[in-house]
Amino acid sequence: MTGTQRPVRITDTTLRDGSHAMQHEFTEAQVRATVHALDAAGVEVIEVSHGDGIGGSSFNYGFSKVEDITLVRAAAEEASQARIAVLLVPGIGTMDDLRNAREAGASVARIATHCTEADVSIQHFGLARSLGMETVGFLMMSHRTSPEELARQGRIMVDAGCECVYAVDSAGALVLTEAKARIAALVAEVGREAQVGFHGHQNLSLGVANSVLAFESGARQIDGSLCALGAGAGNSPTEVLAATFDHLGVETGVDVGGVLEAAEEVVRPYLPRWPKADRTAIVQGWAGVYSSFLLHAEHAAERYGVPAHEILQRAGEAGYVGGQEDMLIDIALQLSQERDLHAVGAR
Ligand SMILES: CC[C@H](O)CC(=O)C(=O)O
Ligand SMILES: [Mn+2]
Repeated sequence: MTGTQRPVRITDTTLRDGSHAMQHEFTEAQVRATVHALDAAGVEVIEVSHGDGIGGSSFNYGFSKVEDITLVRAAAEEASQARIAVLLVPGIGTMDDLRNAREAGASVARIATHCTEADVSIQHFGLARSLGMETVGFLMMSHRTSPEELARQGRIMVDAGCECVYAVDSAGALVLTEAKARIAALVAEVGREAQVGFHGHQNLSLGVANSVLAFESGARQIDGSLCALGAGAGNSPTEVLAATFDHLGVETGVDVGGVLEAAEEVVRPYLPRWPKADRTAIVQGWAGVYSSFLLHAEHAAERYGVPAHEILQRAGEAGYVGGQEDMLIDIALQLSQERDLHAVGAR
């Protein structure tokens, strides 16, 4: 089994999940400075991609300022010990995107699917392994299925060549025992052949607590972002994870002072806004809405003059998943029509 030999390996996703919060506008200089600081602080895996994975730059998801491949290459040049990971969502990114990322220096492939659709990842794990990459499976929106079903999906990924299966709390909706149960089920199903990981979001401010419980339930890989830079209320902050695991005596190999400095001196100056659990983000956790819908909902809200949190609430009720960003515009339009009808009725 490959993966980490440490009790916990922190994968930093500032330069991938943070891309959502940056509206995919990372510059090469920002990527280089962030990788340099994370690498010096001992972070072993750094993810770099468009927020929706390599190949995500598009009208639907938002265009990247700088091409993925340019950023991956810059990250790989900058890292001395860290490995560069890319995220790929089958159907958004292609097999060629993965080949190009490998050629640019990425050595970890994280293949992401909806939590009940692991079967679409099979050929991508095959390709990643044949390219000599470490493989990670990302089961997104894992609150939307039971621990038992999540474990069955993890089994599909592992049988396809995945070396670590993540329970991904895309909506920041899992509350403590719910996160624990999913990790425990995955460990029971695949733990002899593969590692298990956890990716948290802070919409209900539980990313770090869920990560500690995930570790206690057998997870060995945990995701974080500097300054929490990520979709929704952001991810579990890497610097808080490092300090918390250090406090618990759990070795991560990360220098706490180093990631505190990286957060404060490198990332904070370029933050468009500090990710936080405000009303809109809390509704995402509460209603179980994909975190990356936040800015799409805010833009639709501004355009149609309706509240973003109401758009997200309805997206949660409708059960929309990644790829259905355009439905937020539909909801906004519907809310504005309802408002106009209400105003006419009130006259
Ligand atoms: C595919 C994009 C998405 O942001 C992946 C992820 O980080 C999540 O589902 O939380
Ligand atoms: Mn995420």
